[in-house]
Amino acid sequence: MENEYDYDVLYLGSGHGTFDGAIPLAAKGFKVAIVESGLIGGTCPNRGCNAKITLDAPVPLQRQAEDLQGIVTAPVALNWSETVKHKHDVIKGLPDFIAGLLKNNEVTVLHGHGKLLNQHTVDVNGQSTTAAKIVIATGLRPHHMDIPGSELAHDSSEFMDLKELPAKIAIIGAGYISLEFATIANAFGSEVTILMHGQKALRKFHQPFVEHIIADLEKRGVHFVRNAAVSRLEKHGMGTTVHYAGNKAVHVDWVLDATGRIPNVENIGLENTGVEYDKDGVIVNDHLQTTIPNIYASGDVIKKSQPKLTPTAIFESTYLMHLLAGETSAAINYPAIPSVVFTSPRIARVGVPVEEAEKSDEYTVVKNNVLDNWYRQVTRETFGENALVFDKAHHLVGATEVSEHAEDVVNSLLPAIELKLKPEQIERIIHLFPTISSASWELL
Ligand SMILES: Cc1cc2nc3c(=O)[nH]c(=O)nc-3n(C[C@H](O)[C@H](O)[C@H](O)COP(=O)(O)OP(=O)(O)OC[C@H]3O[C@@H](n4cnc5c(N)ncnc54)[C@H](O)[C@@H]3O)c2cc1C
Ligand SMILES: NC(=O)c1ccc[n+]([C@@H]2O[C@H](COP(=O)([O-])OP(=O)(O)OC[C@H]3O[C@@H](n4cnc5c(N)ncnc54)[C@H](O)[C@@H]3O)[C@@H](O)[C@H]2O)c1
Repeated sequence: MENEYDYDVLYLGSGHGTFDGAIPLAAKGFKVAIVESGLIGGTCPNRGCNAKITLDAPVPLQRQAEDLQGIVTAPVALNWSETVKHKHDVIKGLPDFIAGLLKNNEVTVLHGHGKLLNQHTVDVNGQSTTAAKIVIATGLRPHHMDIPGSELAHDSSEFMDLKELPAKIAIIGAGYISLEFATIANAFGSEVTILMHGQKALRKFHQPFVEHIIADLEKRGVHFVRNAAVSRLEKHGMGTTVHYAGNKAVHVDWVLDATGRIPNVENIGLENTGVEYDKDGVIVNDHLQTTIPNIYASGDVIKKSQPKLTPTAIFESTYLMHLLAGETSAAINYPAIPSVVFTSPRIARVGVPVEEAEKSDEYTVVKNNVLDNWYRQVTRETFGENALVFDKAHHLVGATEVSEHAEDVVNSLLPAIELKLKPEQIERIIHLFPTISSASWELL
């Protein structure tokens, strides 16, 4: 690459949108720098996926013990403060671990807030650094509601660091974070009220399955309020009053604002370069190139239709590694990207949505009650449905499931979708038995 600059490639941000690609790029001999204003590794390891799944881990155990009541003595008691400590123990080493990988591959890490001064220069703590190519990978931050008293609400990071679980929690919004954290808080004994913007939760998921999750959480004591336009928050003793739907109100100890996440596009100097962006993120072409040719974007900060998830960010940073190393000039070609909501039961999906398939002559939708499979009786699963979408040639093109094993089922079906396996190829795949994978492939 050009050598008139300090670095060949400089990344703004150190999350999965960066390090999965930056490390192999540096290993190929490119001079790489990363600017990071917070913890190395970004959201996923420190305050996202890894942190969340550790807090969630005891919940499916509790559910399984319920299902196996009599064989196992239920209820299984969950201890919040021990779980938060355990979460801290298992994630605290991740920034140093990732920093070690960066160091071993001679990636320079510049700690501080990075701001573009022009298309090749970034300011970090008053020092200018130049690079031939720049990758914007600054991620998302929590959206804060613009209503009186909104400063009384908290975000997902604060939830995951709570030393004690509040007795009553209100959650505003009904997306991923709302339903996952409601599941956790409810299992650990909190009384949870979810204030929904409209009628629907998890809009991108198959609604009958979402309604099952809602009904199950309601049975467990979670209150769902639909069309609850939240108008203001007010201090009330040690807690907070949430005013909604005109003259209604709920008094709680703690409020979680789970109304979405917005891209970090402000105050990073995009206006000094002409890189175009809007409220959904940085605008890129099919090579992840911004409107300025030597500046690229990766991960959640991109405006895109693909789900803003870690596997997407990893795929993009890996693609950019090949592109910037000159190993490809092809456009990015996203595979089928799965997504899962870690409620209990889980809801997972990939590929052509059921609603779209049902409206088209191109597809056949096959619905299954997964409890018909013998293996689900072993742990006495009480509920599970899936819907598989096939094209005219009987290739699997979509799948969604609600069950305790939904994420494993969807994971196991991915090769059939991505590689467009034909029935005779599917026959050649032998799975370990008895397992969820073998149970789910029986349905193809
Ligand atoms: C609570 C929660 C749970 C989640 N759970 C899952 C899950 O289970 N599965 C899943 O796939 N995804 C999950 N996600 C989403 C996942 O975390 C993101 O998709 C992923 O982290 C995106 O990576 P990224 O590199 O694009 O951004 P990030 O990881 O957010 O990294 C961006 C980095 O840029 C830094 N930065 C920003 N501006 C600057 C600047 N000007 N200068 C220097 N540094 C800067 C930030 O400090 C940050 O470290 C979850 C997210 C949250 C919030
Ligand atoms: N399991 C996972 O993979 C996982 C888990 C957590 C987060 N994430 C990622 O983080 C992102 C952010 O999650 P999230 O749950 O914050 O966002 P989201 O977009 O999933 O949900 C936001 C919710 O807030 C509601 N809302 C918006 N404005 C509102 C308002 N003014 N009043 C009331 N409700 C309002 C929306 O209708 C929606 O229900 C996700 O899209 C996903 O990319 C992924």
